[in-house]
Amino acid sequence: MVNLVDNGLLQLEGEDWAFHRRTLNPGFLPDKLKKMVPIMAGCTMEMIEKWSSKEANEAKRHEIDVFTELKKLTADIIAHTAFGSSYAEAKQIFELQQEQLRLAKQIGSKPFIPGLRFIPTAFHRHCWKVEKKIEELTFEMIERRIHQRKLNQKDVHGDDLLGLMIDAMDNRALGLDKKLSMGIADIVGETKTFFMAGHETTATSISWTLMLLAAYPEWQERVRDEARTVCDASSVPAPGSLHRLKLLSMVLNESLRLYPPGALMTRIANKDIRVGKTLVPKGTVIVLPIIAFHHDERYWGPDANEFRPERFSEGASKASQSSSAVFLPFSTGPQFCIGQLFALQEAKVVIASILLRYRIMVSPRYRHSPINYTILQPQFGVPLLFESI
Ligand code: HEM
Repeated sequence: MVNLVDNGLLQLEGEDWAFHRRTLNPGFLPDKLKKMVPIMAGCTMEMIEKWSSKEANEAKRHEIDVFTELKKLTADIIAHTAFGSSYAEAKQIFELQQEQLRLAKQIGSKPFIPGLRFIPTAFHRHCWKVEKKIEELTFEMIERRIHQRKLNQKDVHGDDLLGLMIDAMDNRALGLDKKLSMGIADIVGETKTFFMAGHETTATSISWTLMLLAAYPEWQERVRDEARTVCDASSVPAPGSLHRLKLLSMVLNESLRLYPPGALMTRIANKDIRVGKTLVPKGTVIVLPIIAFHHDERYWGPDANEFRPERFSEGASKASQSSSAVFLPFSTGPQFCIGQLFALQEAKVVIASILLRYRIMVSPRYRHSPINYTILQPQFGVPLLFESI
């Protein structure tokens, strides 16, 4: 009824998955990511400038629901970085996907009646219309990019993710194996996947981290001092300096441990396996409770539920008392998150830029209520109080 991620990495398997992953991997190499830092910082500064123009009319301390703001920011960043010159079209598509997410939540809250989804009720017609519009807009975005390449007489369609995918479409045009090429449906699928996988996850994770920094002012001061030392005079993190934000990395890891956006992961047994004395037959859906691993006292000690970023002082692999395999915010194995470095880089740019300008406090209106709507989200947002420095 509402196709959120079909034909994309999150759904594909086998050869199709491997081909998509190989095609998209170059978009996430460290050199590529470095070039995205100024774009990430530019989008963040636009958001902060909007906040400060509002500020002039308000009291010294003002409240912002950072979860709402960061969802807009991370969508903006993905549109600019993954879709480059086509960002305006991508943003339009993302807005429709936001609507699809809303519709999917509505469907999820209703009882399941077999066959109902084929009946053309007003609600279902609306769902179909949104789906069709997304396909049309993606098609137009691809056509325009192909046209641009012809005008500029270049060999490739641009070095962003969209460009990489359109280049992979050419394989089909050249008559190569269908498995080694992408079609329109694949690009629609990946566009949706990157929006779904790469925007709310990061917005959620940055929101939880800001909430923790607001709740632990001594850590906030330490992270701000570090950002002051590392960032350039314009108070924006520079591409080569992010690895020096060590305290911020520790705080981010601790936040991902306490509130992993991907709290549960599923896998399907591809053959009969034995776990201890239990036989798990082929085809069984296995749910991995990442959040339970992250809070287990056997791995993290008696303070497992406390915010203690210092446990990451020697890096993520040495943080647990017993095993590095129990810290899994980005999963593990071949299907681990392709956007891991992108997400961590983005989080550092956004958080450092905010802390260099504002002192943040938890608003009395904040209600701590994490809920797992596919992603572990703050149910009532994250209202924080902002005070200019
Ligand atoms: C803090 C932010 C993020 C977290 C916690 C996160 C977490 C995850 C996890 C746990 C998975 C594995 C899911 C599974 O195996 O079932 C995953 C996969 C994926 N993530 Fe992320 N992610 C984040 C940000 C991003 C970003 C920014 C992007 C893209 C720019 C992205 C794109 C993807 C894609 C495409 C996959 C599927 C990979 C594959 O199957 O090959 N993620 N992510």
